[in-house]
Amino acid sequence: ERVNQHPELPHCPVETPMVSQGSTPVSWSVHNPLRLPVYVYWVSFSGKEDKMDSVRNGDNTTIDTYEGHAWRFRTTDGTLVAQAVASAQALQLSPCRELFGAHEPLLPLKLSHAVGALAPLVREYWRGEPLNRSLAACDPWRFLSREEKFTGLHVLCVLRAPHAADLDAMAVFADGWHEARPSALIPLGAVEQLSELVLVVQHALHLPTRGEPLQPPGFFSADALRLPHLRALLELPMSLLFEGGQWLWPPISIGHVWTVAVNSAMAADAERGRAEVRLVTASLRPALFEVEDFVLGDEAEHMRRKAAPHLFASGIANTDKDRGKQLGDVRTSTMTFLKMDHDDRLKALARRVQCVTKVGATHMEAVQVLRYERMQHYQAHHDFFDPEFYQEQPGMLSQLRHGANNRLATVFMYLNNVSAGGETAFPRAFGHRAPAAKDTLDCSVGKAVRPQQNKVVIFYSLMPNGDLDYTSQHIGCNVIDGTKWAANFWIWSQDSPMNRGGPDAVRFQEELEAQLMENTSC
Ligand SMILES: O=C(O)CCC(=O)C(=O)O
Ligand SMILES: [Fe+2]
Repeated sequence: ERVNQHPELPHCPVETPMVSQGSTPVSWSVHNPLRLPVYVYWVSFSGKEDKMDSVRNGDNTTIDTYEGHAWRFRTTDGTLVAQAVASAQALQLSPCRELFGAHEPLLPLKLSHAVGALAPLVREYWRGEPLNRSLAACDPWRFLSREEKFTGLHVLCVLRAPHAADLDAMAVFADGWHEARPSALIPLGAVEQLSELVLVVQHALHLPTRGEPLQPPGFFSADALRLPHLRALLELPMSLLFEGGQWLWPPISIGHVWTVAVNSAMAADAERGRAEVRLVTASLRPALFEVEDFVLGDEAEHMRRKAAPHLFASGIANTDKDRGKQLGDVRTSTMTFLKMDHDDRLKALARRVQCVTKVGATHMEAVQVLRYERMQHYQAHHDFFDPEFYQEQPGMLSQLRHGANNRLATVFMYLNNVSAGGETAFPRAFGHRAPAAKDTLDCSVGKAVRPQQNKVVIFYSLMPNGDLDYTSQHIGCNVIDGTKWAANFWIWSQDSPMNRGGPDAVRFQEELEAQLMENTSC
């Protein structure tokens, strides 16, 4: 019946547009009215599509282009939904009618009956005082932002009826967005397991069903513990649903601080007295945090010393288009990987990374240590791998589980002080929505973080719903004076067999992850 709510929609455009090589710059604000995210492609003069951006359902983006240039918009499964040639006019996407209906989350009959019949009753019942009291006890607002949505994080409050015969319900605050009233009220009566709760929340929020293959969504307590079953969730006033299945720290507002425990009885560095670290929000999109004094004692020196004899010219994973090409000027540093096999200091660091990110240690790659000399750099790039660009590389596609697994977070460590330059810049931070040119080294736009020994930046390459976050584009800026040492700790959304190395390391990572599940590692 939802299809009928929409007026007659235009047909999907399919013809190839006439393009010309104009030179008048045009800045377009594009609104996506669909219930689905769309990808934005620039159509080259030879007719090839180059993916430049994605726009969430209901969201806007800016396209900086030139008059005469052609752009296409496709859903994530490749369906063309609109195309346009740049002119001075604003552009609206024309949704195709087939897109509606098919992507509604389907509720099993049992839930559909219960939710359908009870929803109005629940709204009626949970009005006014009882709702306010329950919400105050839950306090969802500490995880919500007034400034930026965090797509795919939904904060849940259990509304427990005062009498056993009354209706238990759940208030949902959608997409990390601060509202005084919940986005939806859900009757809990028919819900018997977490997978059913996911369906009901998706239905209530009109979220698009996410296609296969994807990770199952994850539920967490307010202190970032994964909730194993519905019973555990119902015992808590508040919980968080991450559609992409992994915990991400919500950035909330610039300067916001999350204080996170990193110590425990088993911590090798306990005696050094570092009980917690502070994640200070530096950007909302991409979600970016600075953490001072994350690296401890002689750990930085240890990594530099251990890496130095093994450095080789840096590489990148070439896309299909660039296969066989030289790396050229893209990434000019030297680097090496350090495996944590039989290395207690690297293990202590890995444990701290797990404590801070709340993602299990089996999701980590081997540490990548980098050294940049004067004028060395890494041009604008993303740390995720867009599966679309690796279609001809079966090894990479299987590592990516065809889109279900990717680099989720980067914990980037500065291992020395740099006299000048060498910042890590995020050109799309602070609302600069247009993607930076792929070969840019311009670090004056957006947010630039200065290297400082023992500091780390943590940023997310995926959104909480698992989508690639194209705003996570970043640059290793030219070192102007001195040498820069740094290290990448890359954390995947699922376990990562990449470079883990050595049976000792594998065992350690598995044990560490088990401790995360039991909340005993930090
Ligand atoms: O060197 C930097 O600041 C950033 C390096 C980087 O982004 C990378 O190695 O992926
Ligand atoms: Fe990077």
